[in-house]
Amino acid sequence: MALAQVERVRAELAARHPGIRTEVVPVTTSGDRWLGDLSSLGGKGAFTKEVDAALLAGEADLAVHCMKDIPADRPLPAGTVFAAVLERDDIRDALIHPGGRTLDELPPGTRVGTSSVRRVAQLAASHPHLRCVPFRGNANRRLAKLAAGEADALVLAVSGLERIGETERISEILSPEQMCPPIGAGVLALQCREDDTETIGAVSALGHPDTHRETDAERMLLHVLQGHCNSPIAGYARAERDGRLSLRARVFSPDGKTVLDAHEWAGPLDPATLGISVAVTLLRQGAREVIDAIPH
Ligand SMILES: NCc1[nH]cc(CCC(=O)O)c1CC(=O)O
Repeated sequence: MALAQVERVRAELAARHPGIRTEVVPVTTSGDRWLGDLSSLGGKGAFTKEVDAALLAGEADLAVHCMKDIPADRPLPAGTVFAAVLERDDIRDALIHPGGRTLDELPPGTRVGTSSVRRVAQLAASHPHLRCVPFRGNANRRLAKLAAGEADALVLAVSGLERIGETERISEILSPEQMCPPIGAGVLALQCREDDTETIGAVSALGHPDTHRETDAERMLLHVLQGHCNSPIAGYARAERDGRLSLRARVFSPDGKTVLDAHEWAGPLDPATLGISVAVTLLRQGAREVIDAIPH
């Protein structure tokens, strides 16, 4: 998936700057290597830390990250900036069941492979008769484990499956109502050193302003909520064609028994203020207590 993402960026850069030469610097992150519980890795940024270090060391000039994997409860690493936020892909999750069943058709006890606290909590709320089994590793690896019978079904992001060319495995695309997406779903962020005006100038035209507004609202929400690795938080902003911006967000208890929900329109508010407002609404509903009660 990461390599497909880099190729998209290279193609978009080449289309805008015909003379440009780019070179891929592959970096393996601790999140890729460690297949156990992510919370035991200590700290956030398991999928971004090593890439940020390569950027700051000058081993690379441009980092391509899934926005979803960039911690939002703190500023970007000192000395780096977002140079562009690319146009959003599909934000939805998909069910993959080798027999082609939909979520509602899965019989009790079906093993759904996912380690995502967001997916586990929502399945516990909507389909308590299913059984989630821990499943880590990149999407290709998870598909291989499914084929090997380590689970009966999987939930994966549609955008990730598109990037690795595996959308024909999808048995059902889940609506955001059924499975609220994560903050930053389906968005690639390009990050540069803040003093590298040359690279920033070259890539900034790849940015998509509406996606940037959406992710600003979403990430501010997460910043205010101050979740941790085990807190099931979901939400997505939508910029309408007429310019209006809304943000829906949900906070769950791990067992899915508590579901806090908020949906607001920005009106005259800027995206970040919308994020604050929705976060405050969730805090008023008890989000702090729900988040802090989860072991982490
Ligand atoms: N942590 C893995 C990861 N990071 C981003 C995506 C999906 C693509 C995206 O939302 O950008 C995935 C895989 C998944 O959740 O199925």
